[in-house]
Amino acid sequence: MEPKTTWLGSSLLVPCVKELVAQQPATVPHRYVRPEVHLLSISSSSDAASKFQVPVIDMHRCIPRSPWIQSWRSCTMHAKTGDFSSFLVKKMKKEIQEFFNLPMEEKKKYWQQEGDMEGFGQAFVVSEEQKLDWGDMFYMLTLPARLRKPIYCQSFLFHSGSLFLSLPIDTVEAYSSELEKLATKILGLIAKVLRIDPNYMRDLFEGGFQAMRMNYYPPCPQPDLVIGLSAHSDAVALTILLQVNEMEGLQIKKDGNWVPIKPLPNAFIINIGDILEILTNGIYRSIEHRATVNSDKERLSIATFYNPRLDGKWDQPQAS
Ligand SMILES: O=C(O)CCC(=O)C(=O)O
Ligand SMILES: [Fe+2]
Repeated sequence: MEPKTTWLGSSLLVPCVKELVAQQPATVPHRYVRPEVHLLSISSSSDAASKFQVPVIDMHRCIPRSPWIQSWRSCTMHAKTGDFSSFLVKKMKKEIQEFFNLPMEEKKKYWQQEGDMEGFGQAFVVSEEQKLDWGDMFYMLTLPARLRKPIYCQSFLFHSGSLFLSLPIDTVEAYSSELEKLATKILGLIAKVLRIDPNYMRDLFEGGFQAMRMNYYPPCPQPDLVIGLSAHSDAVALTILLQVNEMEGLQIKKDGNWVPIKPLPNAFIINIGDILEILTNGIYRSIEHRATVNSDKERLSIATFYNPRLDGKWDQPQAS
């Protein structure tokens, strides 16, 4: 028999949570119930949460070696979008909202295939007993372009209808390429701070591997019993996260507690992932994070993951 290829993160098929919520359940089905996850949460109205600030990097003023780059090292940061087109971000947000609002019959066309992780569904579900997250996700590979599956990329083109015609280029493609530039800039700055020859970083990441995960967290009748996205660190170099409708929900693990991150307008969240922690020998630390949900309003986010090129090699660079 042919050996089966299974992608890391691939998943068993799971129900669509948005559909479940459409039936207006008063309580949450048992597969989603896990109140223990909230034990170490710090409420967003607490003093501790209001004092906690994520470093903010203004991309307009982004000059190498400045002290605030040093202070990023351990975690998540906000990057103000600088000259990143706010029109493009708005457009992307709209596309994603429309996409999750498609009727179920349409969404089914993009449902995950067994053993794959692209398409609609969830990630890392490996048994029928496993507890589930209160959210739907859509995952697709975006770079290098040869890895794109037309069925997923075109789904955005196809459904954005007349709106799309007003824009000469594919929104997702433009967004993907702008975020690649942003990631490259940040990685270049990190190389400078660490006094690594920028060519090492460039050679490793030029033509890098990029994927996007669109997360949709519907409102939940019992939000304190569920989690929108289980705790994890991203197994990538950098994640650029867009909080689409500026609802709170993202939390990071800080000194053993879960601290809420308030969305900042016109800013991305930049998460250090596991690969960057490895590349920098732990100087930049990957951040554990998760997403909570609420009873009032849906929440959407787009995580764009950036990785070295698939055939990239990293010979331990000497400090210059
Ligand atoms: O929705 C969020 O805020 C977090 C998303 C995330 O961590 C991910 O997709 O890896
Ligand atoms: Fe993540």
